[in-house]
Amino acid sequence: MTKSLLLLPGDGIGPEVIGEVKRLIAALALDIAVEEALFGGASIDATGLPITDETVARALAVDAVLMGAVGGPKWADQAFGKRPEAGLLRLRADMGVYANLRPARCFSALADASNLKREFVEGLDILFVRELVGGVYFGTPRGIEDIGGGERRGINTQVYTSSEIRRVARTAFELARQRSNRVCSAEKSNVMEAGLLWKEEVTALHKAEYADVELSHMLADNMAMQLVKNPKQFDVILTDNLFGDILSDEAAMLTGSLGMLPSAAISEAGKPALYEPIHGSAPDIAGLGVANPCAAVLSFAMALRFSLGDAAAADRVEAAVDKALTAGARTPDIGGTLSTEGMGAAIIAAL
Ligand SMILES: NC(=O)C1=CN([C@@H]2O[C@H](COP(=O)(O)OP(=O)(O)OC[C@H]3O[C@@H](n4cnc5c(N)ncnc54)[C@H](O)[C@@H]3O)[C@@H](O)[C@H]2O)C=CC1
Ligand SMILES: CC(C)CC(=O)C(=O)O
Ligand SMILES: [Mg+2]
Repeated sequence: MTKSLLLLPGDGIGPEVIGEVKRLIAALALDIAVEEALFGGASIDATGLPITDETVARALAVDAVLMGAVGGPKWADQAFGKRPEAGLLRLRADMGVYANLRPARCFSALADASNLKREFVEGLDILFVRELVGGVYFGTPRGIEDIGGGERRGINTQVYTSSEIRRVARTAFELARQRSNRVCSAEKSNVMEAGLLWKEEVTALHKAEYADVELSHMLADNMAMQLVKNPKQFDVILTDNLFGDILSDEAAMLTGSLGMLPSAAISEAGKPALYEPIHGSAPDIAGLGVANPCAAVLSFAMALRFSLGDAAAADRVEAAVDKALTAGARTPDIGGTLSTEGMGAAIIAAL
């Protein structure tokens, strides 16, 4: 049966990088039903909402959703619930995609594009498993309140339940078994109750069902440092929503650029998954036609493999990115002069 893909280009460089995915889909002549909807600021401008009920319903009805990015200065003064980013949080929550897989792999052609020396990043292959629908981005109470005397208080709540921790930890252990069989779990169990619960639940699940997997724990601040000191010590990194967001952006620079890192957000088998480059809408370069489309293209490859039933096409796309980079194709963020379209064309030429 023909598989279906919903594209949500979004804002800023989102439509630019998703444009290269569209060209790629046409070049591959894939048997996929592709549809598209407004998302983020583009949806606010058209409907007043960062995502409509109709778009959420469409996302739940397809096999895979691929988004570009949302947000930008134009919508930064909106109330929190009405911002583009709130649309993304709602989409993730409504799709229930609790496990966000963010592979940080360094293509050998890019080992010199990282700020770290080649020996530290060449062959790097880390898989972040980030909890995506809980934690401080979703916890209540939240808000900004007047507390008198000209003072205000900003509140966000870090909250996790045992089952929320266990289900994402299970994903990390299962994926580790298909790789180097090592999981390092990051939290702040020294100062946060939610971090202590995280560590206890991960440890208990490991003991009960995954004793064959090597498990270690690391405080998240130390991990931020270790990722720069000796990044190749890590295989699978399991962490919560906030720390995963920050640490994966850090790891992106080990691979050369934020424009290189794809992601897949998944839940149970058979349910639609959400694919997205890990970068944002990059207002500083939006409209210039220089954004790196590799993260979006590699996210599409993950969609082909995990949701669209075409692992062969996924292999082809990933090999084409590798080949294009090896031949010297580069956008400015990785030391070249190609435009977004030029990079997309180089990938298509390498198919
Ligand atoms: N998933 C999403 O839709 C996300 C949205 N955002 C939103 O994006 C907006 C901008 O946030 P920033 O903090 O600036 O983060 P950002 O990820 O958009 O950009 C950070 C830096 O990386 C560069 N960069 C990002 N992607 C790139 C690419 N593909 N090629 C070349 N360079 C790239 C940008 O030019 C910028 O200098 C905000 O409104 C933020 O909330 C941020 C992160 C994720
Ligand atoms: C809701 C997003 C804007 C947060 C983020 O930066 C991310 O998920 O990578
Ligand atoms: Mg982020």
